[in-house]
Amino acid sequence: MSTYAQRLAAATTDRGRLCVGIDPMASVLDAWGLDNDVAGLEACARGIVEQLGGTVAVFKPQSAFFEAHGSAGVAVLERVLVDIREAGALSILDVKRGDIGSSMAGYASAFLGEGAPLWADAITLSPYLGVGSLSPAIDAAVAGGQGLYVLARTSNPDGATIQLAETAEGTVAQHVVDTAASLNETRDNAIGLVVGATHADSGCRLDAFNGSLLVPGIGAQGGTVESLASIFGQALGHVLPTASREVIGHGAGELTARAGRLLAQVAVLG
Ligand SMILES: O=C(O)c1cc(=O)[nH]c(=O)n1[C@@H]1O[C@H](COP(=O)(O)O)[C@@H](O)[C@H]1O
Repeated sequence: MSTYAQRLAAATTDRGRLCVGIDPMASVLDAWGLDNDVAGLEACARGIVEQLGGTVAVFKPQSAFFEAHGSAGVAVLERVLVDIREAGALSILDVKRGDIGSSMAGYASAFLGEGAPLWADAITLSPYLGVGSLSPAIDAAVAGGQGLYVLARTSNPDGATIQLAETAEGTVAQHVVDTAASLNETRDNAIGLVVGATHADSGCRLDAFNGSLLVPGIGAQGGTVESLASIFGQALGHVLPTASREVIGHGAGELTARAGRLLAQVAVLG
């Protein structure tokens, strides 16, 4: 069985280091000339994978915009995750779950382990009930060859109050970074971190981090691919930039050109 880190390395070497976010919100559907209903959701989300599934390494469906349509929307999400797999790309399901251990085990069975109804190559997690509370998901991900992305320093301006709060050992975000790095030593580097591209200084020491860094905030939130080298320094090699509205928010006709432009920019990073 391959690990997530191995599949990610193979996919990004082959196709370039870009993750396209699938956030089929009302404004995106509107730009595509689609109604904000389940049929529109399906046409947009599956259309993105149909057009880009053979060239982009990773897709990140945002669960919120599927859940917004109830069970029919979640059924579309299940289908999209299968489409991504069949296209030979990787999926990061953006669900940002985090709860006490017993509930975390429930979430793990939804997303992690072969046969999970919403199986994805990786999922996003929130550590604010304590990194230790994520153990059931970490164990399930490692056992299933899947990955996790734990929020460290998010792209939104409100995150700083909590994430940069000082503890006896440094900031909360640094605690998340260091704990994930230490867990990774015996867990196939399955644990990645989310660090936004919107802060000139992330406030985190990432040089020794050994997993993948999912970097949102490019495009619609003001971050740029050009700024990644100065934000991430020596950790740049671990960065997986992700953009959603920048790529998918301007209609189906713009998709390929916009993804191609970002891929070309990312390629310059080396
Ligand atoms: O985990 C994420 O992907 C995430 C973390 C973060 O700090 N900021 C952030 O924007 N995201 C997600 O990344 C996507 C950003 O979308 P765009 O701003 O359209 O590229 C959304 O689905 C957000 O939920």
